[in-house]
Amino acid sequence: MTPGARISAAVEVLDLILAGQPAEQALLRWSRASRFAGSGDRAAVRDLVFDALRCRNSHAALGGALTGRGLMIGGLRAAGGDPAGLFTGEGHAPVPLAAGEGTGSAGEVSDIPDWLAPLWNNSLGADADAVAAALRQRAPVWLRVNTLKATPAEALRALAENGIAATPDPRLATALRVTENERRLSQGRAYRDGLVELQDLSPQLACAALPVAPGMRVLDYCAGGGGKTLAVAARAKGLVLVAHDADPARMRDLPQRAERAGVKVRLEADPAGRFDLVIVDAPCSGSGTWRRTPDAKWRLTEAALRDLVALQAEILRKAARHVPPGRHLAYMTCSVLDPENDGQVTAFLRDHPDFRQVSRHLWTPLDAGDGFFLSVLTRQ
Ligand SMILES: C[S@@+](CC[C@H](N)C(=O)[O-])C[C@H]1O[C@@H](n2cnc3c(N)ncnc32)[C@H](O)[C@@H]1O
Repeated sequence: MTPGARISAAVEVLDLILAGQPAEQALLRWSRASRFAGSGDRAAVRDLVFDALRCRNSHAALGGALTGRGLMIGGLRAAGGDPAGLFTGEGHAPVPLAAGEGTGSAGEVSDIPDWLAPLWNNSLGADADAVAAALRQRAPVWLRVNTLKATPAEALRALAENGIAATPDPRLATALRVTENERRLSQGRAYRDGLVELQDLSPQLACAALPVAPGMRVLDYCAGGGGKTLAVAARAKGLVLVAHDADPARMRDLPQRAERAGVKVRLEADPAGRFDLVIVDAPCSGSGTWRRTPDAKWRLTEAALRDLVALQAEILRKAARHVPPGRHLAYMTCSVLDPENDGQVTAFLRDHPDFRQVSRHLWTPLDAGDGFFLSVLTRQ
């Protein structure tokens, strides 16, 4: 596909998304209908679409319309290019610009939804603008070295066999930032043999901060694909790991992932008993990860956020029953919004006076990874 044809494809996909289709679904639909597109084309169209969604409001303002075409015109202008060079109407390129089309200005336009702006500013304080700006950029790819199978040096050597370059983070030697050839990951030995897992830096830092000791019984109450279960598994020997999720289908890949990582995990639909550590990686707005899922930023509504906060409170209440005195409850979200984080913890502590917070941390994209919140509570 020519660069112009890729722009036309992105326009088509963006129009589907603006009409309400989730981004992944719209991309899949385009892909299925476009057998002529090679893997490089698919990746390029995906990048164009996601770049546009990260900057939806400002690019629409620059491009003069909140349409796929307006977003593409605005994106090209934001990058310092001249859209007329690609909007030629030749081959499969979009039709040329009409007189006066795409001459708008982004001025002070924000890429945080209007309804959310006050809450965003309250939650992030002095960092609010910088974090909003960071969400306009692509997210880096991070790997976690599975120390059950490899040292960071061994993992780096295995990655290099496929030309994948990565650098350890100064805060956590087992967190590797991929700097070259990330798209080759799934083909390589390092990933296939479980030497590394795909995991963002912030959840890695959060899991490294959990109170874990050999032989402990750990319940991952919202286990999903098991990212946190596997990260905790690598922290100490002889752990008894139990994974639960209200939607067991979300844990479908966990047995295979655990086997690849060399970890034993018991999946339980109805966990019973008490644990030394209960992890609640709660369903949330995902506002800390909007660089990766930018359409979620525009789909979130005030009502949906309220429902999520209520669900998180209910999950915390249920999970707390599995924590005996002297043991820990770790509450996590990949959100930077206060009602899902400190607000949630404050409400929990008000209703559960036998718990107290022992540590708390909010990471934002300014720390290099995604936005992520951790509060470690203990029962007295
Ligand atoms: C943020 S995701 C978990 C991601 C996972 N821990 C990981 O690292 O891959 C939240 C999970 O909570 C689950 N969930 C939603 N409601 C729940 C509930 N009432 N009890 C337990 N899990 C629930 C969802 O199905 C979803 O898999």
